Amino acid sequence: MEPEIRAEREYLQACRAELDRMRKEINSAIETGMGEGDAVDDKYFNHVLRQFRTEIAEELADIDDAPLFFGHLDYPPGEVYEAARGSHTRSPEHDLVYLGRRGIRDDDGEPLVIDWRAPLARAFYEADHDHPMGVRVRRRYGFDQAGLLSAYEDEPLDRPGSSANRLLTAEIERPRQGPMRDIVATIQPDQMRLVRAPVDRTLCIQGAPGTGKTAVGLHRLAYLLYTERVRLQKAGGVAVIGPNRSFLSYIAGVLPALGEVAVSQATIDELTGAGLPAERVDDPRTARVKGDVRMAEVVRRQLWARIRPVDRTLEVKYQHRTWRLYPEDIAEELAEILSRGADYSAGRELLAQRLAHRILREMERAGGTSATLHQLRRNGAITKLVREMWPAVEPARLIHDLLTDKDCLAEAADGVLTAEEQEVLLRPRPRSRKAMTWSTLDLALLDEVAALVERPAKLGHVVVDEAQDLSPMHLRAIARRLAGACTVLGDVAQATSPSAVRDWATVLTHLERSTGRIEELTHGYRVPADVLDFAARLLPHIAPDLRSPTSFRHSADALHLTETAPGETVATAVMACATALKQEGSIGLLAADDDIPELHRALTERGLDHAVLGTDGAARITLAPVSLAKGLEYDTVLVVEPARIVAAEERGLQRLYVALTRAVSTLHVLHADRLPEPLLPQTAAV
Ligand SMILES: Nc1ncnc2c1ncn2[C@@H]1O[C@H](COP(=O)(O)OP(=O)(O)OP(=O)(O)O)[C@@H](O)[C@H]1O
Repeated sequence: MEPEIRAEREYLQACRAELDRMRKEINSAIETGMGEGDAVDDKYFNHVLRQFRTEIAEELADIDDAPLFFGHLDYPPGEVYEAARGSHTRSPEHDLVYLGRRGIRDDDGEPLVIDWRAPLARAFYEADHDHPMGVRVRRRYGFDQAGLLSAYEDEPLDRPGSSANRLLTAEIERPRQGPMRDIVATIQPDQMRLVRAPVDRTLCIQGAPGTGKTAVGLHRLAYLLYTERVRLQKAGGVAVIGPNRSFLSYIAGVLPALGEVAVSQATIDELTGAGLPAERVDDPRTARVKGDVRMAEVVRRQLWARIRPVDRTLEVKYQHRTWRLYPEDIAEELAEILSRGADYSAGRELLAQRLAHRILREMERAGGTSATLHQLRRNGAITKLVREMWPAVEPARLIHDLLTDKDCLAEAADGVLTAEEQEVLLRPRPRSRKAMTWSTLDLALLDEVAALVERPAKLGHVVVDEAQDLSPMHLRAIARRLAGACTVLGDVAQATSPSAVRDWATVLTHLERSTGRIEELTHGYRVPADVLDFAARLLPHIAPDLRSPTSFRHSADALHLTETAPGETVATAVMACATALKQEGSIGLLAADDDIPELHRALTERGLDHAVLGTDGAARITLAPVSLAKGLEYDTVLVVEPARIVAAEERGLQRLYVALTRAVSTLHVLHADRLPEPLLPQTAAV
């Protein structure tokens, strides 16, 4: 074995031993309660200390499989450390800075590995021949299948020479299997600039498929937690919002691998739906109206219309006397509260409070009383009157009435929606309210009501992925939870939802972050160039303003178009899956949602183990309905009958663009039906 490799492996061993020591120390401090005080006053301090230690223990867990460092920077001696110690990193020849997913220190607090997010790590990502940033050599390590350090590659930065990128290319081009992994070892400068943007800057990142938007968003969260952890936690923590559960489970491992365990992940429907599932699909006309921002006004009116003045006298009995408030007094209190613009539930509470206060004043004026405001606030007559005037609201009931009761909708939407728009919103009343099914846009309406009743909890920073599909009403649901900035990721060419906002400036306006920056990533790391060029034939039809993306990957033989005899496509697809199994990597079989059952049967009959996306289970072959495929990738992708994918929905070409851009190594397009027109002109040339 090359002595240099041996030395690096030994250093890796030493780092692992120190990591074990750090883990043992923290676990024993938790067990013994080291440093905790006994006094009652110490309770809070002890709690915080324990919480802090538990977090560190969690961060240090779970990294046994990942290499502890992925590269180092070689500086002249004395450039980084104050004095040479004769150690591996500080010697008379050089100062070495090792970079890893987490920082590791030895017993004396000496840094052995620097966290990739630390200021010292910047040069690893940004230094080049023109700006070496004091670095003489950048080294990258390669690891074999078993995770053993097996190679390294040096890139001298202090003198002209070719820039080495064999290991970098190998890492980017490695076949994919399983869920998404972190990219700390290979983040590119244009991506890193976005990862490290200041915490209070809202970013909206437009990027072609595979340009690393999701990766950038997740690494940005990890970076922000490193630099601003306390501030973000105090502001409510951080969250990732994605389109569906399949996507969230695909990305679920990335942040924990970077030591970040306290990040919540939710689908947009989980955020808005309070546990109700989105089982219904709105037709495009309905969706366009329901997702429109004017619905916020309709819902607001519908809610506040429930508040009605009463034309009766309030009579409060207290210690054998009756105290009265007349309708005009009550109306005065109501008007005062309404003019303050309080939340619905706060206003309700305030009404009870003010009525009680007024009665109390009457009592005092009549010669004093032993009654208290608190007692009167709970008086049965006051509570009953408030319930009548300012009824408690159940969002699901309110939206149920709005969408199924013509008069109710007409009253709330008068002057806001046209008669035709109201018409498309209405649907037949279900047998019972419980039988009502909800669409993703219905859930956004529910959230709008819930937020008018009571403001939702805030979040310190939110990453919103696949944001090109969100309607204004969805964006409002996110906006009202934002305590700080957010990172919005998406690609307008992949927008399939009829209610989506079509441009990023408007997205930022709905998020109430109109000063946010719109950035673009154009360099693709997933899809081979030939495949990307093929898919880009759709761009003039789906997003004419977007530039065609370029690809980092130029693998030969990446694109296969196969025309089958009518009725033979399914069998051909199954055969292609069996062939693909002979090679490394994951396989995604993508088809129109309606075609999934037939493919499932055919794969089962052939005895090919597979998982159906959207249900539990994992296998090398994933059978994926195209409606769930956004954001995912497979090493080999088979797209079955593009024309059927296009025909299945209004924005079918966009859906097809998503399907064609999931492949990392190879794309097979299988069809008996004629290919959709926009894909045709160059077909012969492929
Ligand atoms: N700098 C990088 N080094 C290595 N791999 C990278 C890099 N950037 C992106 N990738 C990889 O490229 C693939 C695509 O990245 P990602 O899913 O983040 O792209 P995306 O822009 O969100 O794509 P889509 O629009 O399809 O959702 C992932 O496997 C990711 O790990």
